[in-house]
Amino acid sequence: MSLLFARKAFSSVKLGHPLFRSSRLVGGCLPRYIHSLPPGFISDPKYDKAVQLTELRGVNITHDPLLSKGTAFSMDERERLSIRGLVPPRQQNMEMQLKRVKRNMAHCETPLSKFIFLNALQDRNETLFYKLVIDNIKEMAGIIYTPTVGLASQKSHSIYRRSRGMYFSAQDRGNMSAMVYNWPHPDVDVIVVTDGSRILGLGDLGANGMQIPVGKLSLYVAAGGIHPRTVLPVVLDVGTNNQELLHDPLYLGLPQPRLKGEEYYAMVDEWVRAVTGRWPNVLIQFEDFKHPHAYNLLNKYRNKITCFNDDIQSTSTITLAGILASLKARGREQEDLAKERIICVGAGSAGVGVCEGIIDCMVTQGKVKSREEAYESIFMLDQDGLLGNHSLAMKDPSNFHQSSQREEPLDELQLRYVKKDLPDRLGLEALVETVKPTVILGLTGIRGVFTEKAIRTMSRYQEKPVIFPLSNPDTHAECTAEEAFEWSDGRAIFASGSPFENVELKGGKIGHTNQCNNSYSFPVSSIGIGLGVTVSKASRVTSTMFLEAAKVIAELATEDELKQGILFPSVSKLRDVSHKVATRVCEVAYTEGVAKATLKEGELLSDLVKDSMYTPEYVPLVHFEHE
Ligand SMILES: NC(=O)C1=CN([C@@H]2O[C@H](COP(=O)(O)OP(=O)(O)OC[C@H]3O[C@@H](n4cnc5c(N)ncnc54)[C@H](OP(=O)(O)O)[C@@H]3O)[C@@H](O)[C@H]2O)C=CC1
Ligand SMILES: CC(=O)C(=O)O
Ligand SMILES: [Mg+2]
Repeated sequence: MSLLFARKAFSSVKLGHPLFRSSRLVGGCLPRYIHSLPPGFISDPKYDKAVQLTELRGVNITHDPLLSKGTAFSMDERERLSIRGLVPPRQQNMEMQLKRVKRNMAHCETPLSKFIFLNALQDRNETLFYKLVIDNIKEMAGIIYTPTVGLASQKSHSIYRRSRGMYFSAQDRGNMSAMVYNWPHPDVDVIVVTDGSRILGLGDLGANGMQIPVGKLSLYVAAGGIHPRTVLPVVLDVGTNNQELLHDPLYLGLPQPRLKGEEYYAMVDEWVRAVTGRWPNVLIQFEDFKHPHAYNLLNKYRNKITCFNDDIQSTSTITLAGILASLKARGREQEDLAKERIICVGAGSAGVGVCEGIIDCMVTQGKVKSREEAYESIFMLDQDGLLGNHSLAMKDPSNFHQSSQREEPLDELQLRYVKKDLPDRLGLEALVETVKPTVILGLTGIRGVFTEKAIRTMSRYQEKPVIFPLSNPDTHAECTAEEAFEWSDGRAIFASGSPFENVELKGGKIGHTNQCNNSYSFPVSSIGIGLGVTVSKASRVTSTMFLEAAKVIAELATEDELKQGILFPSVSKLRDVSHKVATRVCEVAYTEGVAKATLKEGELLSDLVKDSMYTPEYVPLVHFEHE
């Protein structure tokens, strides 16, 4: 298929090329001539590889985490860039630097102290930080991302050292289109933005939520190969309703209640206009926005700008992939998805997002007569129990507050899951007995929601019950891995949002755990999608991209792995998998006509993705001056 082919759009521009002496440099914005090179990089035959251009010298280089090499600057660079004497005399390579970093990190006794240590490294030398993270991804991801990032978010105002990313607060209204120019890097490809209203399963953490965009984007770089110079973590500080934070003098966000209604949406809108005004092609990932803002914002912007909601859409991709892979693990056909009986506990953004993705897949498989029929396979609960007739009655606001623990009546999307023929408000245990589910999903943020009785009952009816407690961090998972395996007599197919160790079962067997998380699982879903969207310069993120990504991911585990209950490929394949998902997403972008990157005959699309992926290595630094 010709769409699979592309050729490098631009030939290499050499240092000294007239374009680099043109007035276009005066604004500090280096043009990106070569598809596969990040901004500010050019290829130069003298070095036989890419070199990085910089206007800076001396401490402005050694103190810049994106340029600094610590002790690894060559003698030649020290001379040319006025670094001589500013770093210790002995030049050391990255391998030696990694030895020192690992030895120092081994002295950190708690996950939080490791988090702070890694943060400091990232703030000194991003190349070394990413090398460490990529080479030790399993251990490091659990620190820079969930579960430790949850604790770091709760304590963010206490452990604050140096800021990363940008904060836009309610006080900045009217100034945002100017503020975006305070960001020092001219090219931004991906923004992860949160309003801090529902951070993992930890609730409203206000401006402390910044750790989530920072952590997610670090994984984008490490696992997805997006260049660190082109990512921007953002908090929209609309206030917080977290009383503890409001009363803590160390809290760093606006000490005021959250904006509501039109004021809230107007502020988000001003921010969207500001960032897309400066970076028209930027991909915006909405993250950890509480229901109903999450869906409202997605619906408002999905057809206007390049954006998606991670909790709604990528969670759906990875969970669908896990369920499809589990079908194979249970000796069934993936096309039989519509025969599954799925209980989803949690009817918020993530729960509904995941289930809509499952329904999309059932419909495309063509085994249901209508979308309505597909909904019959899914049973959704919220705090009140099964979404039943009472949910419909609550559309009338006068019925609402007496009869529900919910803050607001169900919306149109949630109402699609209402089961009129089952007893109203059925609790989980009774529902399991009634529908005998094959799969149970937890997206509530509440530990203990998957009770022993519910899991034991499910396991009576299923040889291999599929149990996915997906809430984060691990302390908020609906049950632990030990519980799932114990209550299912070791037969569970288990996946959780945060990592759990494998469980030793009776008879020396191992209960394999899987991590099913929108950003970090093997493989990654949002990251592969983000990479594909960025490389193809897609103007929209389409639902087909999420569905196709799920299908790619579901095919990756081997037969042998599936037999053992391993649903996703091994950690060592992480970047390969991001590459595969991104390539498929690029194909979808071209097929659906939303890709804007210029393609020519002659090069495989997969090569284009591979060439675009950042690898942390020190490249020669070359000084240039404006004319
Ligand atoms: N693994 C992954 O990749 C991801 C995991 N998640 C996790 O999903 C969780 C929910 O996120 P999100 O949907 O955005 O949050 P929301 O706040 O939008 O929704 C939470 C839902 O859980 C329900 N709920 C709360 N307590 C209970 C209970 N005891 N029994 C049944 N239902 C309950 C709520 O019901 P009610 O409306 O009645 O209050 C609501 O429907 C978070 O913990 C998050 O970490 C989210 C995204 C990705
Ligand atoms: C994983 C994730 O995005 C969440 O828990 O919100
Ligand atoms: Mg999230």
